[in-house]
Amino acid sequence: MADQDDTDSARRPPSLNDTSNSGRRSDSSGGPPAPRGPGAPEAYPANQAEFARLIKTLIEIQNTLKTVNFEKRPLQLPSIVVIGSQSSGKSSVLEAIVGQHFLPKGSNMVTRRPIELTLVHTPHSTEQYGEFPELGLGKIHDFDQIRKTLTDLNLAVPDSECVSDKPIDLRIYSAQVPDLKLVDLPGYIQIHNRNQPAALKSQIQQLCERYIQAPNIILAVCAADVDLANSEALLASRRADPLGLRTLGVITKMDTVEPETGRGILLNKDYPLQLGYVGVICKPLKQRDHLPDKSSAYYELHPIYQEQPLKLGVTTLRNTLIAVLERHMIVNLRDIVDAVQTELDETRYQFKVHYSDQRISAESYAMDSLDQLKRRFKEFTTRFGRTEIREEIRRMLEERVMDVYDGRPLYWQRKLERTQSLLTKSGVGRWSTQLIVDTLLHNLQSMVSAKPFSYHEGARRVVMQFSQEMIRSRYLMAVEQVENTLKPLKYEVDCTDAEWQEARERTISNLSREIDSCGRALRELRDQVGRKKLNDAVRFVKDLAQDAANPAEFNPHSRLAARLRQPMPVSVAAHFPRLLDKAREAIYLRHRLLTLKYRLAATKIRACRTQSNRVICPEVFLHTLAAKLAHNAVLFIQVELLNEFFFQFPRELDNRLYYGLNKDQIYQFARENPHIVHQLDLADRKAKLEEVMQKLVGIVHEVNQHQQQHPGGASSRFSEGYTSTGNGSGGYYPYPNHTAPPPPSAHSSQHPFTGANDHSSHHYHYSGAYSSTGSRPYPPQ
Ligand SMILES: Nc1nc2c(ncn2[C@@H]2O[C@H](COP(=O)(O)OP(=O)(O)OP(=O)(O)O)[C@@H](O)[C@H]2O)c(=O)[nH]1
Repeated sequence: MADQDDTDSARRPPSLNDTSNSGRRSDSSGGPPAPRGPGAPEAYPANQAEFARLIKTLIEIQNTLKTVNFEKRPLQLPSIVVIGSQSSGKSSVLEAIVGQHFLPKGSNMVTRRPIELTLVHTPHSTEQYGEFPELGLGKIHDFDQIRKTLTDLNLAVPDSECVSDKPIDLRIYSAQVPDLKLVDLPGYIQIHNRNQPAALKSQIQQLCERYIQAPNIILAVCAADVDLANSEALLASRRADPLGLRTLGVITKMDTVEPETGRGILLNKDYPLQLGYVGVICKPLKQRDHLPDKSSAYYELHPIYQEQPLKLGVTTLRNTLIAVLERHMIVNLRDIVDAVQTELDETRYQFKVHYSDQRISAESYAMDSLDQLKRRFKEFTTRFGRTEIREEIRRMLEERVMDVYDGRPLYWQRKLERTQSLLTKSGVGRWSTQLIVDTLLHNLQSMVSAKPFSYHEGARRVVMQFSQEMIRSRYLMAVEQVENTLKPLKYEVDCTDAEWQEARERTISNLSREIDSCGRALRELRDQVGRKKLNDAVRFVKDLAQDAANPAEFNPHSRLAARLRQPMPVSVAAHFPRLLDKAREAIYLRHRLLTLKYRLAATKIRACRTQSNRVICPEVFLHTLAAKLAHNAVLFIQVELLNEFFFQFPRELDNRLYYGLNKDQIYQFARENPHIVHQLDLADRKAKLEEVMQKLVGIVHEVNQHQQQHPGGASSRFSEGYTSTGNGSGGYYPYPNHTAPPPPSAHSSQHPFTGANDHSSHHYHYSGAYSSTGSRPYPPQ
């Protein structure tokens, strides 16, 4: 069709003027305008640029308000709703306005859902494309593809239902389109066929009726070859808009009637509409070639159309629409400002009351959360210094020394002798490093388990994962270094008297602590089982063990044999297997206690005060060794592992959880915290309303300026055509004739009419309504 249009415009006489009562220059083809190349002039004349800008801003405002759930008093910027009988030419008119073919055509009720079409004028771009925001298909440059998608969406409504009131949201971006919102609706049907539901006719009527309510502007499409008296579109529009203030008649197929008839219809005598009728021809060129009059300049060639200032052509239609829309918006501007101001004040109030005006965004929340974690980490690193790490390792090694007293008296002595190698054999570097790594990870885990990270499971996983990765990359090196540093201690351990003394005290305290805990465990066991029962069971286990140790010497006359022949004590038999376990535990504890006490006594003797008697008090020697191992290990663990980790962790945290995330991911992150969601929503709402208010201030300023430059008279485009009806909703000009407010500043939140500054944080006492102390721009209505 683009080609056809090119041909069309090529055929057009150079002096071609659209005829219209506004006298504006326009095309006369009636068909879609030809696409322009890069750098081509804008789609409309310069004197419309300010209107276009205004509408664009208002549409932006409307879209913003939609996203903030502006419920209290929805800002309804009017859409242009196209209604008409089936095949009256609705789709063709819409396509002509857009300048592209993209609507489904066919005889089988192809428009089954309302198509809400937003045209976005993009003056500085040569790109033309459509988008279905709800489908997430991205930019679609091929308009055939758009048509196909629309067809699919429409035909997805089953034949049995025929129509659905779920709208299709389509946006078209182009330098060739004005900023408009249009709605294509299923055509009125006269008679329904057998496959259609009986209620279809009224269903379509109801659907259309919903869309043609105020403030929408009705484009009542009637074919020139059908008597206007039978026009469903005019009937419906008359019901919704009895005065015809927001109904524009569009007479399609002007080529199919005699010029005399066409002129008669456009003169608008029989069914007058305030906004009048525009005649168009939207027939595809191929079909137009078969007309008696093959010229695209159809109207021009019929002098009859020149006689009266009639509205003809698609450009005239577009311009008329823009002017109507704009007037309507300006008339309602004051209401819009009021509604936004009220919402904004309330939102600010809520934000102050609930969140003390604390600014927040997803980004700031994410940053704060990371900062909290970093602070906690910093605290931990100061707590986890050299002394603490050394102590950790030393304690672990000392526990190993204590493990030697495993309760088997026959073995402990031998074990103790081998303990030096137990502490110094290779692997001690690994244990020590692993111990520190485990402690570190354990602490990290509890840091990220605290609020606010407790709300962010994914982020928690990321932190633990990258921490482990960072540790893993340095772990082997650290282990190796620690092993190397411990090697000399396998052969020679020198210690001073002071070190010996300190180790001896530590041994005494460790043994005492161990004795305490062992004694406590034994007492608990006794309390649990009962002294007598435990003693019986212990005796039984001992006998059994003795016998099992010497099976060959089993003597049928032995004490055990005699015992086994006797009935088992009732107290033992009742809970046999579990009781035996307890008895074994008791035996172990008793032996351990005995050994520990014995070793404590040995350590305390005078001979153990000096290291010359290492042999009789090996525990003290092992404690000095543990201290030395810990001392050497800590240096390398710190240098090889911790210093680097402590330095990198906060940076890695920022990289992974802030800079590495896109806006949406940060937003998702913040919304994982249920306590933040409401605050974020409110802050977002406030920011958007402030942005809207700022735009409104700009618009009102422009309008007032315009009014000052063109005071009152008929030349004022802003007041054109409006007389006071006093109801404030479309019948009177709303702007008080006062001096224009100062130009909007970027941070201004002045009320555009009163010029009152924002004192929202302290300007009213909330009681569900404004106080009357001057902050509210108008008295309540
Ligand atoms: N001669 C002539 N035919 C036209 C004109 N405009 C549209 N048509 C033809 O009329 C038929 C119906 O046009 P559409 O634009 O599909 O009408 P519609 O009202 O959208 O139809 P439905 O969606 O089915 O209700 C098509 O074959 C068009 O080519 C015109 O100005 N002149």
